[in-house]
Amino acid sequence: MNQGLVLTKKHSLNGTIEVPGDKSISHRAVMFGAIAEGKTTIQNFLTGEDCLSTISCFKEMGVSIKQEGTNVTIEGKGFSGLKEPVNILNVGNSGTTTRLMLGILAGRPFHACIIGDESIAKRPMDRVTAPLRQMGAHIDGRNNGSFTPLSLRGGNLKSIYYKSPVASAQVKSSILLAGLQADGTTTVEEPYQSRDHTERLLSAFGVHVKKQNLTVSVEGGQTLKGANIYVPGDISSAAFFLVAGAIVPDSSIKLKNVGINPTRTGILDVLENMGAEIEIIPTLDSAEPMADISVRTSELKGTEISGELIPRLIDEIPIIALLATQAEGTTVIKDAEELKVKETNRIDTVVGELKKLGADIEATNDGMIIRGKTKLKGGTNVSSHGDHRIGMMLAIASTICEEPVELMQHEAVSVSYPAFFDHLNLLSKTI
Ligand SMILES: O=C(O)C1=C[C@@H](OP(=O)(O)O)[C@@H](O)[C@H](O)C1
Ligand SMILES: C=C(OP(=O)(O)O)C(=O)O
Repeated sequence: MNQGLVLTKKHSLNGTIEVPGDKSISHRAVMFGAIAEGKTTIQNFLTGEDCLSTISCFKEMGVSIKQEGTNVTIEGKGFSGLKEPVNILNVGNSGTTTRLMLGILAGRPFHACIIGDESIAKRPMDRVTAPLRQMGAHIDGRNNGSFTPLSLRGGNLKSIYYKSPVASAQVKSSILLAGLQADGTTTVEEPYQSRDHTERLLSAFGVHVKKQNLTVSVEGGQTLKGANIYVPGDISSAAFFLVAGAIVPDSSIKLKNVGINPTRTGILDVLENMGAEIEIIPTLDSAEPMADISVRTSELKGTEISGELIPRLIDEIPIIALLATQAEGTTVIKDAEELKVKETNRIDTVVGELKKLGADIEATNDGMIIRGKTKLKGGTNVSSHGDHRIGMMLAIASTICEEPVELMQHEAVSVSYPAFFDHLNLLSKTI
């Protein structure tokens, strides 16, 4: 087993950083470029492992993709340019790659096999394989197609009206991508609004997308046209330093060009509700809005997080739990069962690891309850359990622990934020 990383208390965090490109948008820009006709360029692409998995899967299907650092060029030849892969498509740790790619493959007239890592093998795929089968895709796999490894042969698809039981952008996107290859109009209805990057980016690729309240529809047979995409900074990555700036004494941090798509800004609402001193200055506006966001050390109070707010901050709940340990009073997080089917069961991993550091936190069926404000003691080992967001949350937690913390499986952060520890060091050195 690899050695743990020993992390110590920081007396302040100061400076300006630019967090890497948004993971959700980077995945989609590559996939849509691969199925579009003509050239697509991507700037500020996230070079995290998950997005590299997306590139490698589409290269396996014969798409010409050139990646040089954060610049990517794709020569798309439309849906029909995808070729039957000779090798198994390996999605690594990425749920987004698996589910969105399934939607694309559902309408391709060839066979493909999909595998991923140990964590992917535990994540439910029936939420997309069931509706894709309804549309006409032939899918098999472990436990009747509920888990990887999956094997699939695309079919002649028919459109559906799908009422999704979960507010999931991966489910919505998968069905819409299949819908583009189906006869007629495909509609997805969701219980709450999930992130809308697919809708925005499909429009940037020239597709007509119809949105009405909680439904999104596409007409089959539309062609995507190559586009030039600038990927904003990932608010889910920024969240770690927004919380760090609020809880570490004598801190002031500025994060440049962060994506502030309203379907993703739940973390900003929570910081404001809890009393954090943040400033949001809008910058450029491309297919997605962006802003420079500043935060300083703040007096915080507990809050309740539930309902339609949950999909707007689902990936930020681990770091919000840490924030809540430093707020006066009780924070209740509910309606967040989806946390159980992420890279780890994030209710269990957040509660278990933060308890080890001295937090007053308890798991519930659909979330957690955190009582603050507690001094975190540290002086122990913790583990990311191979989950990037748990690893980064624990690294930020170590900055306020009295005693050093040894973080096991720290390399998981490379899934979404390879420069995370460099940025943390940079902020702790700047005066
Ligand atoms: O569509 C996307 O890019 C994502 C959607 C969310 O998952 P669900 O769709 O499963 O909620 C999120 O947790 C994941 O990190 C990325
Ligand atoms: C859940 C996540 O990603 P994915 O579903 O793509 O693995 C995440 O990044 O927190």
